[in-house]
Amino acid sequence: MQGLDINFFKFTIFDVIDVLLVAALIYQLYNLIRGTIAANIFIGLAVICALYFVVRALQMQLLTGILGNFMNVGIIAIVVVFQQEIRRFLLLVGKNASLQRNRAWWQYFFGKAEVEKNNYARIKPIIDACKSMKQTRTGALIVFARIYDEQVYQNSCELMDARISKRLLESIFQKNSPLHDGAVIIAENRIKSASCILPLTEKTDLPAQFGLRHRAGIGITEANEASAIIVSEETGEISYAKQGRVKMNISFAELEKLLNKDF
Ligand SMILES: Nc1ncnc2c1ncn2[C@@H]1O[C@H](COP(=O)(O)OP(=O)(O)OP(=O)(O)O)[C@@H](O)[C@H]1O
Repeated sequence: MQGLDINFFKFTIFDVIDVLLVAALIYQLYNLIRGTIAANIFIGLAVICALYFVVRALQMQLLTGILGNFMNVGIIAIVVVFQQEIRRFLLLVGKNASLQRNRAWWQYFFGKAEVEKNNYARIKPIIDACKSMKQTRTGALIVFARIYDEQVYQNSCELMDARISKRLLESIFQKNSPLHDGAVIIAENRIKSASCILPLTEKTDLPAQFGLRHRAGIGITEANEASAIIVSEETGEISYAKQGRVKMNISFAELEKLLNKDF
């Protein structure tokens, strides 16, 4: 009987870097698909993959053969099954690279305080609109998409591409407006579209008062790089959703902090 192949355990620094990079990649991918059905498929594939490496190291020929064949077609299966997620991942990598570059340059030339001041000017109309909608009990759903993926947002939406302003946001969500039903999508510092029908979360542990607006706000952040402000028509409460989780009844100071980070 052959013993364990100890060459298997010989690591160089490059192997460590290799493993760390793969782990970071897998983590990013998992973040993108967390909360979606694709997450379960991903976990299933990861288990089979890990099992394959274990049986191969232990030289279990039969299982290695079966799982090996599965792995050979696995890469094609992954591309087919995760088509949408791979697309979003590549969009995110490209977008992040340019965003980081811009931020770094701005901070280098104008300093952190100036960047924060600029950011506040961007956020202010949104916060002012929320304050006013809270007072008038106007229901609203505003989504901040880090990447405006046309495949996700364009189908059900009314295209706008407008400058963000308090009065425009208020007009959109005003009850008599033809665009008030659905969500507004903000991306690249513009109101990209309005009246968007979003996917609803399937979570069962949400507060009883959460209806379709809250479910849509949470749903869009589960599978997309997005966050959402939900203004309740019933109570005027402001909630904030991100990565499928929701903070209820937040203050405007808190909202400002969250937007500063996410928008
Ligand atoms: N899939 C969807 N995507 C975007 N918006 C939606 C969606 N479904 C419903 N809405 C919006 O939610 C509104 C209905 O809200 P509903 O009363 O069910 O929600 P809620 O979470 O209880 O919020 P509220 O506290 O404001 O009543 C609709 O008029 C529409 O504007």
